[in-house]
Amino acid sequence: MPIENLDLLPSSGLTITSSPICLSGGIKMALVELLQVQLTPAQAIGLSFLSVALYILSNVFYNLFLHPLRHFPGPLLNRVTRIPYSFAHIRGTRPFDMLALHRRYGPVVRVAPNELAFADPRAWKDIMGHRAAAGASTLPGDGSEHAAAGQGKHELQKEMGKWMKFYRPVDNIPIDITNSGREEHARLRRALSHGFSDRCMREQQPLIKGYIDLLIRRLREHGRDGTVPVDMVAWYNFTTFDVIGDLAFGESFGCLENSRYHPWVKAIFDVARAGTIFQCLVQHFPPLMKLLFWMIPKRVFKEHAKHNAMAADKLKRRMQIREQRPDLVNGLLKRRDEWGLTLEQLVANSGILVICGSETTATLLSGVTYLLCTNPDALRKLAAEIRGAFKSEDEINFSSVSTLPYLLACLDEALRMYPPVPIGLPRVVPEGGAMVAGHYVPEDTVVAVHQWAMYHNEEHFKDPFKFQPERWLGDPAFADDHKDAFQPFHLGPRNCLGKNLAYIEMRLILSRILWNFDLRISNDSLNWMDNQRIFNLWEKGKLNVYLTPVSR
Ligand code: HEM
Repeated sequence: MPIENLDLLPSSGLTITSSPICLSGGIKMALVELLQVQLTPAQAIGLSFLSVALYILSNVFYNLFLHPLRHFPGPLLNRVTRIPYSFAHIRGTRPFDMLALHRRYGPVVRVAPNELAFADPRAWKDIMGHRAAAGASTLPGDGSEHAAAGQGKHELQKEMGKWMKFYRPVDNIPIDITNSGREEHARLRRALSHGFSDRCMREQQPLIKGYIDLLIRRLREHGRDGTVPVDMVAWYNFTTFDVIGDLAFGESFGCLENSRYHPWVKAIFDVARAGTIFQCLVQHFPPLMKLLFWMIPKRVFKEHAKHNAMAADKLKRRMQIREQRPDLVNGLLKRRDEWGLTLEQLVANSGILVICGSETTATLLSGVTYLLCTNPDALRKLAAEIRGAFKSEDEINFSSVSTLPYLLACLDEALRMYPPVPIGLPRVVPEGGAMVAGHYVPEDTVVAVHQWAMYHNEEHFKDPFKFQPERWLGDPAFADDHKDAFQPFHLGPRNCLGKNLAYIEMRLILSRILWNFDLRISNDSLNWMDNQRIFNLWEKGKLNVYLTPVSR
């Protein structure tokens, strides 16, 4: 096959000129001369392989020796290609792998050619915060001169944006508060914040209490006086989905009523695992995305459309309600006309409220239940605190549960050991670069703090694998813990909007359960927390617990 010049190379799969290292003119000329010959098919194939190898080698060389992140430590393979990091995500082991990497390479690890992971408490503020000026956490002589040099020219105060290849890997994911750009996010957040205000939450109290009453009734029925174990993961999910469903769509999913998952809820769990694959493919092999879409059976899309239609119907019914309802979408509905919000946008935002506000809270409740059952001293102490604080069950309400210190310490310790958002949520360094935990990081670098890895790091927490609520109660044994490393709800402009609601729900539900029942874990759940995988969400098995009604 005659090859006349290098312009043909891209079409034959060769992309030498687009590689990070452009070939010098001399080499290029030599290659042109070399290629002025008739090639046999075998030679053409050989040449193609050679070109691909050259491309790969040039990338490897660039990533290792010329890339702006070349000075940061990390495993050789991760510094060369994103494949091992993506693979860990698809395998569901990324948070655990991250702990091993931080132990080996220190608080900053280059986990992919263009990505850094931080296990330094200062990184929280620098990455997630209302953008601290470059050098906010800077140490003398640590490279801050890079930032200082750029400070005049660039706007170093800019917030770090979310990395959209992670948050919105495919275009047909609707835009909502979690994946919107800066301006739209600010508008949505302002409108939604109202529903999370103290006043609104007080007004939501009867609605939330109604679902917890139903939960307790159902647990009594299904637990049969402590003779039959019940799967607490499912019951916590039923409760939190029903509560948030009502607050976000105006009606519950009926999970508690029917003692089973609603199909819409089940679909959320089904897509979580697929989500990791999409995220990795779009980050690494965009063409494969098309192939993947093509392989998805038609019925999956039909099912998806059915769920969307059902959510839209729910919301339409909510919109018919004339009187003010103290729920989470009220703020958005009020601004609907002013901002020209479509029904699709409203459904997307209600949907994301359900996802953010249900699985997370249910995960933590499952985690704390397991940790208490496997730490009998802590369970006894907490049960004593709750049962000693009230004369009757009616006294358990929003404000009374907020006065129980051991309850809060148990929840915080569970958030540390079993954070509902265990993975690092990636941000992108803005134009001009930024200082992160004392390091100058160039623009366009992807940066993240991985919660599970941070909280299990001995550098920050003593005995990180032990459940020790006392560490949150001023016990001197834990005086050296770095409490500022602990940010389960993140911080800054995109932190969790539902933090207060989450604490209220978790306190109320756990108090009511321990008021009513003595807990004993079933033998088949003794290792429940071990060997779980994480596909964006924790993939939890059944947590079977015997619930014996407390005799008074
Ligand atoms: C233990 C329970 C919870 C945990 C650990 C948690 C954690 C988080 C985290 C880490 C984020 C930041 C996500 C990001 O950076 O992309 C977040 C965002 C958010 N959470 Fe929660 N969350 C919990 C419960 C709730 C509840 C009950 C709600 C109520 C609906 C809620 C609503 C939201 C919303 C709306 C956002 C997006 C905020 C924004 O982008 O401005 N969360 N949550």
